[in-house]
Amino acid sequence: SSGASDSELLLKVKENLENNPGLSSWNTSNPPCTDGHANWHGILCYKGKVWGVKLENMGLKGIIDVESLKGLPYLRTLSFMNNDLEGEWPEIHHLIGLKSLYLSNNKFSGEIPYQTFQGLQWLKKIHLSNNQFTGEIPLSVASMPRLLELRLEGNQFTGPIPRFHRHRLRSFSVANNQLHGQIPPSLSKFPVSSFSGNERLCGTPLEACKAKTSIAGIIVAVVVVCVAVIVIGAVIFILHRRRQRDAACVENPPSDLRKGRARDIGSESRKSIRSLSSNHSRRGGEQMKLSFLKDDRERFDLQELLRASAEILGSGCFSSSYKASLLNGPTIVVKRFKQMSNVRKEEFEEHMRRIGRLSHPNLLPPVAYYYKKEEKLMVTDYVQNGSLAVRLHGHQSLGEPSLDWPTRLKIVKGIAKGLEYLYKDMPSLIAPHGNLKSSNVLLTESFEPLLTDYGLVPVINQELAQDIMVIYKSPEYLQQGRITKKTDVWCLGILILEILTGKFPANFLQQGKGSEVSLASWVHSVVPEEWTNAVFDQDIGATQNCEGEMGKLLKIALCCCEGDVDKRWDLKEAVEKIQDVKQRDHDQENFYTSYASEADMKSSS
Ligand SMILES: Nc1ncnc2c1ncn2[C@@H]1O[C@H](COP(=O)(O)OP(=O)(O)OP(=O)(O)O)[C@@H](O)[C@H]1O
Repeated sequence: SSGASDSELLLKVKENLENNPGLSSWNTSNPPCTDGHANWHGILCYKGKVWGVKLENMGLKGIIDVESLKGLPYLRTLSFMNNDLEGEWPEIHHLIGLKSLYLSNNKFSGEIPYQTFQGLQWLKKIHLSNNQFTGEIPLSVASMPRLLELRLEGNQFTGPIPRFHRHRLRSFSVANNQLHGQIPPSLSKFPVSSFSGNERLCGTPLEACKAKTSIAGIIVAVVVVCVAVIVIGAVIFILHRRRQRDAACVENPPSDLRKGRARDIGSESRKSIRSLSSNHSRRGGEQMKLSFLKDDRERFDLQELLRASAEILGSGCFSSSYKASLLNGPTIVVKRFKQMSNVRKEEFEEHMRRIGRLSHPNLLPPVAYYYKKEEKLMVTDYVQNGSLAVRLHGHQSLGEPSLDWPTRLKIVKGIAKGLEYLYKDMPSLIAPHGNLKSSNVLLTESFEPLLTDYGLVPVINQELAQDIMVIYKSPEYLQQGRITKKTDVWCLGILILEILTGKFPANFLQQGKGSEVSLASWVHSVVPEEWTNAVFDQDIGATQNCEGEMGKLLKIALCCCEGDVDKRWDLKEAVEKIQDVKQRDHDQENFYTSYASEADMKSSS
């Protein structure tokens, strides 16, 4: 069944290759693979699946159609060695399962984007020799956990050789390029021939680097030190200012988690509710009407709400939430927004109506709202199992069992569906959610997730929004001061990492010394072999060989957290990938273990 679509994809690949008479066997009369046997030239099959495309020495021209290759889920090895392919670096980073890549002896040119290898955790062999690549050696190649072979000789690479930390390279060459600087000590065990032909490269195994101490050098050094001192001073000043500003509203684990869930009305909440009521009881009854958003709801007024027994659920930077049980009525939650003093009545109402019209099994819609210049409230139904944040981080103090893997996966899938719906129904918003985090995901009795606090970016006070909402913690905002349609995808990625690791993302932002420090960069720093022991939340409990699927979801999350927005998946792609993750499927389980190693054995033989 997958044969049909594999053929279609490969025929597209063929279409993009010129001078391809050698590919006459690529046609629709046979599928590319029948069991372990290949019907098409240059296709490597395993159990009926295409795991390799090996088109060498064929005089091929044209381009590699990565977009189509991306559709082959079992593709592990790609070779186009010894052809006449030209043009820019193919967008290999889409082929996340790739284990070996052979493009040597072609005419590829231009720079290789520095992050191109970042998500390619399984790559063991990269052969790019004898092309016309320019620019620096992409930095991401130096942090690939499994890399064994890297052949870059015979190009026009410039700049220094990146530092490889804890590498396992057994074959390495950068000979005959235009590299300069010192050879990193971790590579000095390779022979002279790995480095020769770069005039300005020095250090073992080549000649030692000369220390240049001319007067000009000293002057330059003094200037550099002065500039550094000024820059460091400025950075300390900015950080200090930022810390002062953040202190006003630090993102913390939800307050209900820190205190344990309040069962009774605390003094804080009593005071707040009383202030709420005194603010309003002065006014005529008519003004105290709640505006209901749906016709099918039983009405109640603010007075009734204020008389009900209430308990504070939690209080964040953005709102405080109270649970109230109406006499003979439903249990509801009143959310009191703190940072909306600038929004005008018509705007607020229009916006509430817009949000109120949305309806999806994974959204918690507002039931009613209340607008006064100095007070904005939103009423929703109370959701039985509380927030995901509490379930993930506070289950022990609540004496509740932790979430197992199937439940976590179900929650992730539900969140993705809710977000997809928001994107379809609020296309005019840049960030249709804007504040996606675990305390804004509530859980029903059957652990179906419900998103809340969505679509509020336009009505919140803009000067404070950047301290409060999750989109403004994204790399694109911190580095370039912008948010995009993909910013919610970054939030989704961080949320999935939180669900898989059990770690609270804000802790990383606070510890980090720069904008790049996040839960994602922490996960990136751990090699995949260690994921089971060091990354996945140990509270998930027995995983019954689901690590394969868990790893897959973790990689999806890392792709969502891609720092370069242009390369980050859009929401549609992220959702598709998430829905593809299977609940315990044996084929998938072995995907990266026995199957992949068998495939690799074949490729190395
Ligand atoms: N409808 C609801 N049903 C059950 N619990 C809720 C509901 N709405 C909110 N909560 C709980 O109330 C807590 C406080 O929510 P609230 O939205 O006021 O603040 P927050 O999400 O922690 O932070 P922020 O103010 O940044 O949104 C949440 O952690 C959640 O546990």
